[in-house]
Parts: sequence; C-alpha cells; structure tokens
Amino acid sequence: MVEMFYDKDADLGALKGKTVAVMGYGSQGHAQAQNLHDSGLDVVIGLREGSRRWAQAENDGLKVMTVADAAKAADVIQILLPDEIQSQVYYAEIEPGLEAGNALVFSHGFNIHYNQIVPSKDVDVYMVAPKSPGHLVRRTYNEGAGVPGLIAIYQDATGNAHEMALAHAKGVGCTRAGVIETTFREETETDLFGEQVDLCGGVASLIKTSFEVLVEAGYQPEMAYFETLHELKLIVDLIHEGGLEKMWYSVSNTAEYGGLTVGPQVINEESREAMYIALERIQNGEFAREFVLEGQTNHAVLTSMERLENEHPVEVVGKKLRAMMPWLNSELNEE
Ligand SMILES: NC(=O)C1=CN([C@@H]2O[C@H](COP(=O)(O)OP(=O)(O)OC[C@H]3O[C@@H](n4cnc5c(N)ncnc54)[C@H](OP(=O)(O)O)[C@@H]3O)[C@@H](O)[C@H]2O)C=CC1
Ligand SMILES: CC(=O)[C@](C)(O)C(=O)O
Ligand SMILES: [Mg+2]
Ligand SMILES: [Mg+2]
Repeated sequence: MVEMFYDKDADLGALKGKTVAVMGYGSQGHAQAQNLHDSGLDVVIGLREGSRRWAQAENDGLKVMTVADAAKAADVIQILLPDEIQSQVYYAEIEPGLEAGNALVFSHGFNIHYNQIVPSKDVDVYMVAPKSPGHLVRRTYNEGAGVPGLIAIYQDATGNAHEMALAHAKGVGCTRAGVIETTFREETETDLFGEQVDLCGGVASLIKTSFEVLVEAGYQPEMAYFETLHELKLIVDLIHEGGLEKMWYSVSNTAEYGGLTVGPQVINEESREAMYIALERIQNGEFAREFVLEGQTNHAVLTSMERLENEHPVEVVGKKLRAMMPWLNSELNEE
C-alpha cells in the first residue's frame, strides 16, 4: 500500500520565514498562490509587464512584481507558467535571481523530466502537483476541503526538500485530501497520458463523436447535447463519489446492461492500441519535442485546433442552452 501524507504529517513551519514566489497567475497560479497566502505563508506573484492578471492578483490581495524581481526576492520559486515557455523564462529571468539554498517548485514535471530546465546542483527542486484543475484547487480549499496531490523530490541540496514539499502541499490544501510521493518521471508520464487519452482528449472525442452520430441520424442537436455532454457531469459525479459501483447502482438496469455490453465495443482493442502508442510517444520524448516546438511557433497548431473546437456544433448549441442556465457559472473567469 502506498504511503499517504495528510495534514498531520506536514508542518507549515518548514516554509515560515521564507518568501514564496509564484510565477504565473493562471489556472494553477491563481489558486495555489491564494491558498498558500490564506495558509499564512509569505507569497509574492511574478508576472510579465502588461499581464492582464497583474491587477487581478493585486485585487486578490497579493503583492505582484516582475518575474525577475520576484526570483531575486524569493527563497522558494514556484513556476506555474505554461510548460512550453517555462524554459525560456527560467533561463532569461529566473535563473539569474537564484541563490544557493533556494528551492525551485513545479506542479508538473515536464521541464525537468525532458531536460528543458537543468537547475544548478545547489538548489532544492521539488514538485507539488494537485490532481485537479486549478479552479477546483481554489474552490475546494475555500470550502474547507482539498484535492489530492503528488509530491516529488528531484534535488535536495539543503536536506529540507521533503519537509518543504509537504509544507507546500499543506499550504495548497492537498494534505487535506491525501498526498502521494512519486518521481518527476512518474508524474510527468502518467499526467500526460491521463490528460491525452482519458480526462481531456478521450472525453472530448467521446462527446463530439457521440453527438455527431446522433445529429447525423437526424436527432435534434439540443437533445444530442443534453444526452452526450450535459448529463455526463451527473454520471461522473456518481463515479467520483462512489466509483463505477455507485454509478451502475444509480442508473437503470437498462443503462447498466447496455453500458456493460456496448461500452467495450466503443472503447475497444483499437482504442487500447492507440493508448499504448500515446504512452510510447510520451515515454520516448516524441510528444515533448512536438509540444516544445509548438510553443516555439507561437502555438500555430493549438490556435487552429482551438478555433475548430469552438466552431464544433456541440459548442454552438451548448453555448445557447447554457445561457438559459445562469447557475452553471459558464464564464471563463478566474474564481
Ligand atoms: N491547468 C491545470 O489545472 C494544471 C496545470 N498544471 C501545471 O501548472 C503549470 C501552469 O499551468 P496553468 O496554470 O494551466 O497555466 P496557465 O496557462 O493557466 O497560466 C499561465 C500563467 O503564466 C503567465 N505567463 C504566460 N507567459 C508568460 C511569460 N512569458 N512570462 C511571465 N508570465 C507568463 C500567464 O499570464 P499572462 O499571459 O497574463 O501574462 C498566466 O498567468 C504547468 O506546469 C501545468 O502543467 C498542473 C496541474 C493542473
Ligand atoms: C488538470 C490537470 O490535471 C491536467 C489535465 O493534467 C492539466 O491541466 O495539465
Ligand atoms: Mg493532471
Ligand atoms: Mg497536466
């Protein structure tokens, strides 16, 4: 059984008296920085001049400065910038401000594991990776709960990296739910795999394909939207609460029989083979190289795919239907 760490195992004192700079104020940055601040830690935000999030972070009661100034001022530097640009910002603006004994912190192992950032040996390097989108890292913390997380130690120059990582995970709220210790390699490879074949990529393709099949068969797009997208949260909530068992218990016998017999024909051996290929590309660095190059071309492919995704009929009909449900909090706002 893997060792789990909870609040009782972590001491915020390991970070007391240290300035924690959170570079970036996006999905993870805005959440983790506020949680760390609310946990009583000394937090500053590092952003670029002109960032649209600069005023937001100040409105949230946080001190904001440039990345370079924050790196100079901090003892602990957490890099919550987009993975594909961390390396260029690190070497240009963060590394010059690093001192022996500082700590570098990541929430995804991509840049360390794929050799995009190679820190000097005289700093600690650890990871605190919430297993959750950033906005729910903040929402659950405010509710007095938390999301599970991972910690990993890559370099322990001071001998304090492990207790600092646990303190950091506690400050973010992850030790409320449970923290597992892993490695940068394991977190990177499993996280990339999960987001590509299941959580994000797999689910989005499942939704769009099932929607398209219904609409092509002549059913109303609104009906197809409710059936293939809107209700999915309700089903997944049951799985989240009580595993597949609770979902199968709650749905009808009709759905349970149909789901158990037809599901494996949809996500089938061909799907499994595609998953093996995705994992192989993650493990051998092909995906990493492709994504770093994507960042260096100012996201040419990602920008085009986002445009096509927004034009998909399921998104068009969905925006119309969600506008009639104001409680859904549909805006793309930071909480
Ligand atoms: N999103 C998630 O839920 C999760 C993310 N992670 C990891 O967290 C890290 C951050 O990801 P995420 O929060 O999604 O990132 P976002 O894209 O949401 O936010 C990026 C932040 O970086 C800032 N930024 C972008 N470019 C620069 C630059 N050149 N100089 C300074 N600041 C810049 C942006 O501000 P602006 O553009 O306004 O200047 C923004 O504040 C990644 O390593 C990711 O893998 C891990 C778990 C989950
Ligand atoms: C939210 C999360 O854990 C992801 C999918 O890995 C990510 O946003 O990178
Ligand atoms: Mg993830
Ligand atoms: Mg990820």
